[in-house]
Amino acid sequence: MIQSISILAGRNKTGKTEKFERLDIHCGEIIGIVGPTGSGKSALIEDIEQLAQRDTTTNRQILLNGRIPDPDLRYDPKKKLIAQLSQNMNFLADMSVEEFLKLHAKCRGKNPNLVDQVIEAANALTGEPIRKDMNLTILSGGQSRSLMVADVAFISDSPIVLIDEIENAGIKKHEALKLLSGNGKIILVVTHDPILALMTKRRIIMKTGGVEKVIATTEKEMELSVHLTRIDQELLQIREKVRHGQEITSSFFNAETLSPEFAE
Ligand SMILES: Nc1ncnc2c1ncn2[C@@H]1O[C@H](COP(=O)(O)OP(=O)(O)OP(=O)(O)O)[C@@H](O)[C@H]1O
Repeated sequence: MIQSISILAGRNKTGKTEKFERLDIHCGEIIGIVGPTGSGKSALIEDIEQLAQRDTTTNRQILLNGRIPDPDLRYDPKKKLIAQLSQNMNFLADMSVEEFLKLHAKCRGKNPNLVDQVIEAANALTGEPIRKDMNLTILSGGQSRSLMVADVAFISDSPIVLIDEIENAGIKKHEALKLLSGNGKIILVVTHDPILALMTKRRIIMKTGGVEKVIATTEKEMELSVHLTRIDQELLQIREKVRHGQEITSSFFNAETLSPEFAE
């Protein structure tokens, strides 16, 4: 049972020791990773993914439950505790959504009847419904991402989830994060998106390949995140309507989240 992961400081790109000693992240926590392009966000995620032991370019060390992890956890795919979701992931298998989910459930020792629940959860995250009989390869970016999120939540069931930028995927991010963070998982989310960044309790600020500081999210920032989520959901609905050739009706112009100058 994973209670915590700890990141022990390594070196930034200039070889300087990072500006923290040790960061403990506990189960049930969602933590953000922010910073400009090339600041080392993905490298930090990779260190966690590989359970780095001072053997990567950053020289960081990762502990599980305060201890050096068993080497099996690093190298045996069956024992992997960490699931990763990223923008660039796509399904390549030539099989239907149902076949894939059943097969995956079987591999993970889960009940194959979970399939309906997974598809239902995925459909709550995307505006374009996924059907069981669809081939995986025809899913859109938003459908693929939603299915991956639901799969990680119900089938992969890994205690640690690393998310590398899901913002542009056209899915309901807030709901996706809520779904994933159920059951006390540890979630690390790399993001340029203020909605996701401000939903987390703490965020790691990256600079020049190193951790610069860790900021606790304030109450005001959390309130802002809720407001931004409402705007985002309306934007998602408007985007779907425009994509499907529909007109934008007055209900959207009256929406309280939009600026007053657009209200009718
Ligand atoms: N501490 C470090 N020491 C040496 N090289 C590093 C370190 N951290 C990151 N790098 C290297 O710097 C490059 C950029 O890092 P990375 O891809 O992690 O940045 P990023 O913040 O994820 O960027 P983007 O937002 O563009 O995805 C990579 O080649 C990575 O291997």
